[in-house]
This record gives sequence, C-alpha cells and structure tokens, in this order.
Amino acid sequence: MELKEYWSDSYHSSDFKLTRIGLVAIRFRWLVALLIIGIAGWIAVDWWVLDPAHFKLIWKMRLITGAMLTPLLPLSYLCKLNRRWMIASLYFLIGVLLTFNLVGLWSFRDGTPIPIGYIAFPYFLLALLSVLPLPVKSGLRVAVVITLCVLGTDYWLNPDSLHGGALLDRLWLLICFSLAMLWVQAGQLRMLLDLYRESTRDPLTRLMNRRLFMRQLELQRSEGGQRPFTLILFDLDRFKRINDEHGHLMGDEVLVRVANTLGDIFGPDAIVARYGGEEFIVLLPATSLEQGLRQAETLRLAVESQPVENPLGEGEITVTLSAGVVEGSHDSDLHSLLNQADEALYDAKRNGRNCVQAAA
Ligand SMILES: Nc1nc2c(ncn2[C@@H]2O[C@H](COP(=O)(O)OP(=O)(O)OP(=O)(O)O)[C@@H](O)[C@H]2O)c(=O)[nH]1
Repeated sequence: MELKEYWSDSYHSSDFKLTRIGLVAIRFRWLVALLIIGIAGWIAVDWWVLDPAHFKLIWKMRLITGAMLTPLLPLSYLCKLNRRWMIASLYFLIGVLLTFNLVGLWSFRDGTPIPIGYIAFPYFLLALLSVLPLPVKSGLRVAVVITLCVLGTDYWLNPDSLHGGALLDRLWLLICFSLAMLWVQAGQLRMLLDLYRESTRDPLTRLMNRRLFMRQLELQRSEGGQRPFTLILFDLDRFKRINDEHGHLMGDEVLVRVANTLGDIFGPDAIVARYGGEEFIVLLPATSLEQGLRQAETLRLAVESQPVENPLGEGEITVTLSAGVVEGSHDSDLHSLLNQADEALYDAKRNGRNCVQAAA
C-alpha cells in the first residue's frame, strides 16, 4: 500500500471506495446504536450519582440526544451508497454528541464537582471513532473539529481554564488521543485494502479477476453514457501444449508476460482482467468496434513478436492468441454480449487461430 493511499480516498479505485463506504456505514450504524443505548441507559447511573437539580436537566438531555441520533440508523443504509451522506452523518453525530457534552458541563458551572464521564467524553468519542477505516486526511479533519470544539467549549464555560499550562495539558491529551485514533484508522484501512486486493486480483498476473471485472463492466454499462464500448476476449493458442512440452513454470511465465504486454498496449482507461485460465478480457470505454478491432490486432502482433524465455533457461517460444471483439452500449445485455464475444473467439479458433474476429 502506497503512502498516498493512506492519506486520501481520491487515490482509491471507485470500486474500493464503494466497498470501504459500505463497511464504514455498517460500523457507523453499530456505533450509533450503541451510543443511543449507552447515552439513554446512563440515566440510571445519573439518577444514582447526581443530585436532583442536575439530574432533572441531564436525563432530558440524554433522551433528546438519543432521539436526535435515532434517524442516523435508517440513514446509514443510504450512506453506504453515497460518500457525502456518510460525511454529513458523521459530522452530525459529532455535533450532537459534543452539544450533549457541552450542556452537561454547563449544568455544572455552579461549582459542583463534574463527574469524570463529562470531562472524558471527547476523548471517549475520539476512541470510538477509531473503529471507522478512514483515510488520514478525513480522520485528521475529524480530530481538528473535535479539538477546536472542545477548546471552544472550555473557553466559553471558563476562559481561565485555558491559561498557560492548562491549555497545553488539554491540547496534549487531545493530540495523543487523535494520533491514536488516526493510527488505528489507518491500520484498518490498510487491512481492508489488502483484503480487497487479495479478493479482486489474480495472484499470478496481478490483473483484476473476473469478479471485479464483471462489476466494472456493469458500471460501464450503467454509467458510461451514450458512447459505445468494446470488449476484447482473447485466449492463448495451444496453451495446453506449452504446459505439456515446456512445463507449468513456462506456462505461468507466458501468462505473466502476456499480462505485462496488455499493460503496455492499452491505456489507463482500459480495464484489463484475467477472465479464466488462459483467457483474458479487455474493456475499452468510449471505443467503437472498428477501433477495438484495430487495438486487438495490435495486441495480437505484439504478443506474437515477443518470444517468451523459459525461466529455466531452456530457450524461448513464440506465443500467439485468438480474439473475439464485440461492441456494447448502455442498453446491452451483458450476458449476451459476453456470449457474442465468446462465439467470435470460437470462430477465430476455427479460422486457424492467431487472428482477431468481430462478433457477428
Ligand atoms: N501454467 C498454467 N496453466 C494453466 C493455468 N490456468 C489454466 N492453465 C492450463 O491452460 C490449459 C488450457 O487448455 P485448453 O483449454 O485445452 O486450450 P488450449 O490448449 O489453449 O487450446 P486452444 O484454446 O483450443 O487453442 C489447460 O491445460 C490448463 O491446465 C495457469 O494458471 N498456469
């Protein structure tokens, strides 16, 4: 995982963004549910420890806070589809909780000793938010907002409480908890990204696997607009013979070399995947059938012209491929599109292999 991927989600793929927001939404929902139960349930403790004057205000405040957080539960199902909703919900949660804390502290301005829970609440909040796998940039924003709100509250309630050492002391503690939160969040982000990559990448070629490709294809169809797109499905010729005559190690080497050639030939917009054993597939957005056929031919020539060396040093072999090309649009049925590409590939094999065939 690269450093910039820890920093911001703008460096993540759109599919991983969706996966991460889905997980954040689930954890957020649990967090809200536990906070509602905890905040309302704490009324029993307050009844035991607080004097009646304070209790009279605080139990109502607890119920109001619980009621304000409740809409976040159904909203969290929408959040998993929309990053902005997720951010708005998170800041709403922080705002409601810090307001609850402020009212609690304000009620003790008469000099009554403040229960430790009210003083520790912002630190508790920072600790709770570490369950969300946020990139450092987002976590930092949350930490700065909480720190400023806490210092602002302290200053508003008692300006003298932030003089000299007291301010440093408070700030130091807030920074320590914020750093711990960022550390845990970044660790979770890393774990999630590693798991995501393991489950969506082919371990041999590091290309995306069929599962992720199908999601990308669906996305292209639904969000790619009116312009056509092209699919190139190709299969290495007589690959079984390569395995049988030169060994599986050589077969693997051929697959890796072809995957590298794919990276060289197709631009960053192309979506390239290992579709099956020795089958690969390329999705070319905003590309007509004619352009797709030309690119498939370029690939065929490139693969044919680059012999693959045996990793055991036993000479080199020439590899060829056959390809089926099909054009799709926003109203295509993906299943039949893939079938058409497969039939075109089959025709290319029947026509003698080492050629490109357009779908009928
Ligand atoms: N080395 C290696 N071989 C694989 C891998 N995945 C699939 N294969 C082999 O790929 C071969 C595919 O053979 P076939 O489907 O008969 O096709 P082919 O020999 O390429 O023949 P045509 O497609 O008709 O040109 C099988 O022998 C599989 O064992 C892999 O990851 N590594």
